Amino acid sequence: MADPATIFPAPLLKDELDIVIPTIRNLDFLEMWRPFFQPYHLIIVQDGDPSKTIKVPEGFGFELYNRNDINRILGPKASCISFKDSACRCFGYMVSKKKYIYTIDDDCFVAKDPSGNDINALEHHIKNLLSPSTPFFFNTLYDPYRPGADFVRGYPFSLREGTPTAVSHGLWLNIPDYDAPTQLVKPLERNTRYVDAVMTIPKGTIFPMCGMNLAFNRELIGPAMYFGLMGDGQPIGRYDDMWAGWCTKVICDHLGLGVKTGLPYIWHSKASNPFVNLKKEYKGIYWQEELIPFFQSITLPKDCTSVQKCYVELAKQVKEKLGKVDDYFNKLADAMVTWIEAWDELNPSGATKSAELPNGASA
Ligand SMILES: O=c1ccn([C@@H]2O[C@H](COP(=O)(O)OP(=O)(O)O[C@H]3O[C@@H](CO)[C@H](O)[C@H]3O)[C@@H](O)[C@H]2O)c(=O)[nH]1
Ligand SMILES: [Mn+2]
Repeated sequence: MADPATIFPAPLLKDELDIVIPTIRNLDFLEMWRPFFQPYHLIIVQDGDPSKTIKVPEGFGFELYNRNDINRILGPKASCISFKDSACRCFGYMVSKKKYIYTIDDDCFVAKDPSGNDINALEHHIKNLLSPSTPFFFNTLYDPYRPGADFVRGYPFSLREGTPTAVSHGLWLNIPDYDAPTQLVKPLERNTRYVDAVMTIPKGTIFPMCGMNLAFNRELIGPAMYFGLMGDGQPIGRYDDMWAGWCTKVICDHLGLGVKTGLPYIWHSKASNPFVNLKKEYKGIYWQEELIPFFQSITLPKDCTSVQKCYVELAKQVKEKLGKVDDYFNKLADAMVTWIEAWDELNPSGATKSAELPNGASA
């Protein structure tokens, strides 16, 4: 009689990964994900009114944090965690004790691939994270580590070992992640294009990271995944994941870590209200014309050998160079430092193994 474990191998990284969900509603969406998510531990970050009860379907192991919990755990440092914005999800990254994180929005469902099969997005993200990245030289046949693919002629053998993958950025069928102006002019546009590819975003290139369907190696890059000051009391919203993505990418480039984008897809079911979104994101739409050149010109000193050191240095440069764009960036720079202080308080250096990084740096 075959060993059941060989017929049904344990889900990949079952005890090394937390699923972080920011939410303002009951989590019925989990029913569709049950086959893929049930073996994993959930960290639910309840935004908005803490007195509201969030219903979680039976059979899921989870911990739930509302605003009262965040204030109790972080004390005055809770000021760095946004309120009334999906940016609150980064509190889940901070309290997790696992090596990997997958974060998903509660209006994202299981998509089907062109053959009509359900896509286990979590499993694909894990495979993306467990295989190397190629940030230093672009492979035109996309992911060379994927079965049935390889490095193409002319690809240097000295670079074929690749580099550790820190981030896996998934995409979305149905409602694409468009900004409000685009949503307003194209209200009926749906993404029906399934592109069967995963690629490493080259070193030196930043990208618009969406937090809807995102996985990362928390030990390699966790402290950089701060989703900023957004929502209640802030002049901007819906740039939480963008900010985290820009900071994360420049730090990954500095530390020789990889960021992948492409598969897996999820099915995004609800476009939030574009008029409401416009009010939240309009400042970001013109600020980003100055933010992008700032991130593209960032250089980090050689002695920034850990993510925390890189991040605090980044906060210093944000204050120096972006404080003149708007005073908001002075507050954001201070909040970035508070985030690192809170991270290190909840994750004393012994708690998470410092990862061996290609250039001898440590996360
Ligand atoms: O105040 C809030 C609002 C929402 N949430 C939770 O956050 C996610 C995303 O909410 P929603 O799906 O309404 O947001 P979108 O307009 O689709 O945009 C999301 O995608 C990214 C931007 O592209 C970013 O992640 C979001 O802005 C849901 O789980 C809500 O429950 C919240 O916690 N607080
Ligand atoms: Mn959504």
